[in-house]
Amino acid sequence: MLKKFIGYYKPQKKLFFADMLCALVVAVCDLFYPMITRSIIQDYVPNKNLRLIIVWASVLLGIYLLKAGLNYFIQYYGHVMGVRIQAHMRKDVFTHLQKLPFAYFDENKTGVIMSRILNDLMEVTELAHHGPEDLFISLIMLLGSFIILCGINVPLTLIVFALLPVGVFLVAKLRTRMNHAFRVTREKTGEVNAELENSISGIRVAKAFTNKEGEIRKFEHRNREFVEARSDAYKVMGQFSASTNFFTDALNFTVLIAAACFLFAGAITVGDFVAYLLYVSMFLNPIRRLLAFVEQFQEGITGFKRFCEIMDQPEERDDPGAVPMGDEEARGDIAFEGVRFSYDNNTQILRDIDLHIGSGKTLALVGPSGGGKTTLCHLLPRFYELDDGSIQIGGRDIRQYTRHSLREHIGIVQQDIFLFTGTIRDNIAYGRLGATDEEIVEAAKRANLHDFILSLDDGYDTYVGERGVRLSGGQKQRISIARVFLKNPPILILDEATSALDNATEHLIQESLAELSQGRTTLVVAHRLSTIKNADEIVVLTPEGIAEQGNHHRLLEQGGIYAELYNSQFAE
Ligand SMILES: Nc1ncnc2c1ncn2[C@@H]1O[C@H](COP(=O)(O)OP(=O)(O)OP(=O)(O)O)[C@@H](O)[C@H]1O
Repeated sequence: MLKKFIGYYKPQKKLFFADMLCALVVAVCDLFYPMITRSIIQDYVPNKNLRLIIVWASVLLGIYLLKAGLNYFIQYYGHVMGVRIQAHMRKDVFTHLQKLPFAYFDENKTGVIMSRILNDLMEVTELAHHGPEDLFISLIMLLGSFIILCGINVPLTLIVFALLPVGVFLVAKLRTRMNHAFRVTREKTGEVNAELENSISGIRVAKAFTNKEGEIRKFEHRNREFVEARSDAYKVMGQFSASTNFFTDALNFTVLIAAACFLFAGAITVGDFVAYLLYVSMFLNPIRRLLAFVEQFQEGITGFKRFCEIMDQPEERDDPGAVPMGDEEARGDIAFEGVRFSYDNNTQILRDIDLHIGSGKTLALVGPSGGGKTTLCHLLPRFYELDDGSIQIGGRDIRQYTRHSLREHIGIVQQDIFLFTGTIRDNIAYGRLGATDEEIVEAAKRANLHDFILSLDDGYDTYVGERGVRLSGGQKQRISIARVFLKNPPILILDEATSALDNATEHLIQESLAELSQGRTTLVVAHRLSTIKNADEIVVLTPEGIAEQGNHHRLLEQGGIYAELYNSQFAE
């Protein structure tokens, strides 16, 4: 894991080394002050050497000016380096998310994923920036002080430094507890974010059901859990902070007493005594910094572990030897053979499904809700993997094609229409990025959307609102159909494509879809059976499997489930 973390510094090598160099010079600059003070007290004042006092005071001033410039560099460029590392990690995690299978998003809440990308990475980059610098400055100062103090008096220095292992022991003891506490707070932050995301996305439903109080209660519950988790973490932090502060005070105290004894015994001079106290009070600073680093390390490394958890999720990979699907193959027959599928390796949703859709033909799936129609459609573009059996397109198992090329040849109008925040034009163009305006207009015309768009003040540049809230269900559906017209794939999946349209529009859309389906292999899911009467094959799918299969007339003659469904809808 540490190797992965360090890997993110590579592109920032120059900034990192410049930052470290500045930190080194700052640390060395700090070491000068007690030495200069010592010389002034011990040598220049007793000898009344005003000239050297002025010289060294000027040197000190110069050192401070240099330090100010270097501190500016460390602060500014150090943070720039941190934010670049953060952007790099975000890009990696976002790219990886794009490659994760549907199942990952079924199992993980959006808010939790967002929290990992936003909050956790913030902590990680704080560590990435301050961590090495704090560690470096502190170690240089401790080592420098040790060497200089040994130069003044070795036994006294050894007494002072003998206390350091006590500090290390203290830190080590509280480390595991802090680690655990920070992990819990990260998780709770994710939960609060998830609750927030869920509530705001569903605010219209909450208002419609007058469930404002319920939503507030749910949120408060999560918020309380968050406060409790944070409080636990702060408790450990408080203990950590109090004990480490006590340790530094004790160190100060010991040095004062020990140095005073050495002074009485004549082992050191007054100048040495002052220099000692100054160095010790100065190296308390790196000790504090090191202790703060431990806190920051805990927070940052917990965030990085959570980042790695996402990065370690197996992405959708093509099978070895997978080849791009060609246009000819995409126009071939589709066959489902002995397909079995469950979402959780437990409840079988699809059992031994055998289906054949001739090239350019339309197969319609009907049946009771929850029978697995949508699931079956999702298996064709490999949104989920089969438990058993195979699906072939153009005589080849779909696993032998690259996923990208497979999905490129399939157009889907889904049950849940998702529009991206942006304009109508952007949303239609999503069907084929880079399409020309003429092509977009043509697609809109074929989806019976063009006249409606022109009636809007901003036409194709009309803003659809978040997830398309400013449009009606039918309008959204027609945009999603226009997208598929634009994509123009040889294979179509139409899942309830016409359910949200009024009768007149539905009729027009049916004509457009019929035209689009011409020469394309189409899988349609429809509840309104009037829309699929002309399908080449109709399959009645139930939780027990395929119950009936045939064309409209044959199924009506059979007088089974289909006939019953059709007659009841016809009666309506
Ligand atoms: N992502 C998922 N994770 C787990 N179970 C799921 C998931 N999606 C659907 N299911 C379950 O699979 C079964 C089949 O659902 P599916 O949506 O395929 O049915 P359907 O025939 O299309 O229903 P409808 O006609 O109501 O749209 C249902 O029991 C559903 O609860």
